[in-house]
Amino acid sequence: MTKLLTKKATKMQKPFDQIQLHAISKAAQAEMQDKLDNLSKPIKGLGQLERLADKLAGIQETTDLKIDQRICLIYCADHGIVSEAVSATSEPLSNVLSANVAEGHACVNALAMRNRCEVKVFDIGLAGNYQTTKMVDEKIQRGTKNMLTSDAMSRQDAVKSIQTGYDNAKQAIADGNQLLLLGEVGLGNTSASSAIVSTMLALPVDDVVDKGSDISVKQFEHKKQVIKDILAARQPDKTDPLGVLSKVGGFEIGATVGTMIAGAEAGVPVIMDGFISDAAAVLAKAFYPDITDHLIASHLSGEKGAQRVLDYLDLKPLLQLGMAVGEGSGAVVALALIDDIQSVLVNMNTLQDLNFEYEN
Ligand SMILES: O=C(O)c1ccc[n+]([C@@H]2O[C@H](COP(=O)([O-])O)[C@@H](O)[C@H]2O)c1
Ligand SMILES: Cc1cc2nc[nH]c2cc1C
Repeated sequence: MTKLLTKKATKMQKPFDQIQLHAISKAAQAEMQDKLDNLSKPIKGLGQLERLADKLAGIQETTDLKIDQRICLIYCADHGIVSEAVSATSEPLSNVLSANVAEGHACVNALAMRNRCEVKVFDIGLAGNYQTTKMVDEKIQRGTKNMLTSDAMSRQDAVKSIQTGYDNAKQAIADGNQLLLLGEVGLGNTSASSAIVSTMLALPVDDVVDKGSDISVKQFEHKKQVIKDILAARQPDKTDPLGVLSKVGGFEIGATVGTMIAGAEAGVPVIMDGFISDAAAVLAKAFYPDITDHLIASHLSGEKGAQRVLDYLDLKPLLQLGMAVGEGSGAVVALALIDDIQSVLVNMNTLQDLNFEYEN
């Protein structure tokens, strides 16, 4: 496996930009648009589904899309900040939710069953133990530290989290997967994601933060203040994305960044999920400005800051359902649209088949 980073390089501000991203094929994109325009439907009639096909063709360098083998990589970790009462529980209990995903009984599993998607679950930093052998143990630490009082993690552990996500994605690609979907479980991670987004996009906390795993109005006001206090205490520097991850991030967010890098290096499309994917993409873009060419935004998360982030990333979400589950659930739902456009490409007649010609 490629070692992304030496120990010395952890001191650098942008240590991950030595990898070459796979080139996007403009020729395959143009060919895909021709192919779509020649089908027996109004030109551009399938709207954003056609843009999706163009993007997939550019990434995969072919109009013969490869989408049969798909996997959702779900990174699970805890956040010390939950002790400040910003989440559904003030205990780091993500192990309970993660084990449910690993055992196959969570929201993402129900959706993955219907959308033919493998689910693989990783403990990247859960605080507690779990009662299942179905989770891959890659625990870096037992949760992040409370970022109100100290950095969430060391720079070395931030690197480790990115490297772990990168290695898992490389393995998934070596196993033959043609689409990588992102998912996570991590109580407290909408606070971490809000802190990252607010820092990297220089946005006021109030424009970004939302209720996450559904907290009361009173708790929501408190959460906003906690995130403001974190940013004042940690002073994350947007020109140092690794520092931002280590000061106010999470292990699952780092692993998500690493998976994005590996997919973009290999020419394998990466399907993002919700607000935590969005925050990870902002960090990944700081390392690789062109990485968004390889990312598909499955949906617009219900979290307030999501639209601002997708605008910043210049990504258009396929769906807007107000979903805020996490786990990769939105990414898996969007597979249905990828299957739809593939069916169109494979099963439709062309205009020539009908001897139909446009007059203008
Ligand atoms: O994906 C999203 O946009 C999303 C929005 C709100 C909540 N979540 C999930 O809920 C958890 C984070 O919420 P919270 O309130 O603990 O920060 C975490 O496990 C996420 O998977 C996920
Ligand atoms: C019940 C529950 C399920 C989840 N799945 C992902 N994050 C979650 C957060 C909560 C609170």
